[in-house]
Amino acid sequence: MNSDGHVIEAAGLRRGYRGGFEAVSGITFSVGRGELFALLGTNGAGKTSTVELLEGLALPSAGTVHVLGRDPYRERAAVRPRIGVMLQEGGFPSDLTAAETVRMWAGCTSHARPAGEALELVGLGRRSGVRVKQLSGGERRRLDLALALLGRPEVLFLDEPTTGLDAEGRRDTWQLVRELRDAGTTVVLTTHYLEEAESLADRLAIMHAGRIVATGTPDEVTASRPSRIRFVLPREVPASRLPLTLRAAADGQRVEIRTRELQRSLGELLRWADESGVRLDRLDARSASLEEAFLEIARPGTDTELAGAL
Ligand SMILES: Nc1ncnc2c1ncn2[C@@H]1O[C@H](COP(=O)(O)OP(=O)(O)OP(=O)(O)O)[C@@H](O)[C@H]1O
Repeated sequence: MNSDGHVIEAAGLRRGYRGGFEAVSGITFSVGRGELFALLGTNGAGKTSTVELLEGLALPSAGTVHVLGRDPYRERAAVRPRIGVMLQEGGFPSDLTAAETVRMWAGCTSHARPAGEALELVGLGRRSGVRVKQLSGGERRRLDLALALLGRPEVLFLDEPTTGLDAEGRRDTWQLVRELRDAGTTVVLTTHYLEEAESLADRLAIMHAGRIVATGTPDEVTASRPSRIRFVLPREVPASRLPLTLRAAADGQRVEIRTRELQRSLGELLRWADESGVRLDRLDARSASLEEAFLEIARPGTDTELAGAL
């Protein structure tokens, strides 16, 4: 860890693949101790390519990365025992039971938790004697997580940890991840579930085409997006009668107002409607969500300049 308390520091990170394609195009970010940092992005945005650099599985083509103050690739022997990695595909021998799988991994892990404890942590205590091939997809994800937690890691990398889990399994995993974070574990999470990032992350970064295009707390990322008010005007009231300050995009009688001051705009609209005796049908006012911020970035044709305005 450096003197600023950052457990992970990436600066100007690039990763090119053979053939010249650059999947990570110069990204800079840091993660503090005990922080839960989520990396979001469209398919192919470069999340896995980035996380592999942090895990020391590959060398960047440019830039630097430090995990716990060291180079995770060149100083792998020092870094590896202190990190836990949950990959997208575990790939276990399918004839071993869950407990045998954990014990096999424990043999390669320093200061490993007892197998039973690791399985209990992820809610697989009662499934310890079941062969991996007989576990459900969601149970296999939990086994992946048990292996990542085996060495009591200081930094935990979770690559789409809840894919394939049902709603209850997802909530249980979120609770466990929160408990680990509260106990001081630094967590880097990649996910496709915006709700997961919104609910878990202290800070997040949205990647698009190899770059970070928005970063901050979930509130900061969404606060920069406008809120929306929608309603339908009665047939006899044209949208041109709306006050000028409510710059409205109208499609016939359907009106959508985008505003950065939801309370003020809504107040003004309601006063106008009241004074003019106009009934606003299907009135709906909502703050921007992380999903909206994300969709704006992911929309085809969006370039990083637009997204960079987030
Ligand atoms: N070994 C490789 N050789 C060449 N290109 C690759 C290689 N691995 C990944 N890529 C490309 O790099 C880009 C980023 O891939 P990456 O897996 O990092 O994205 P991601 O954000 O994790 O995507 P997803 O959400 O789909 O998992 C993609 O266009 C992918 O096709």
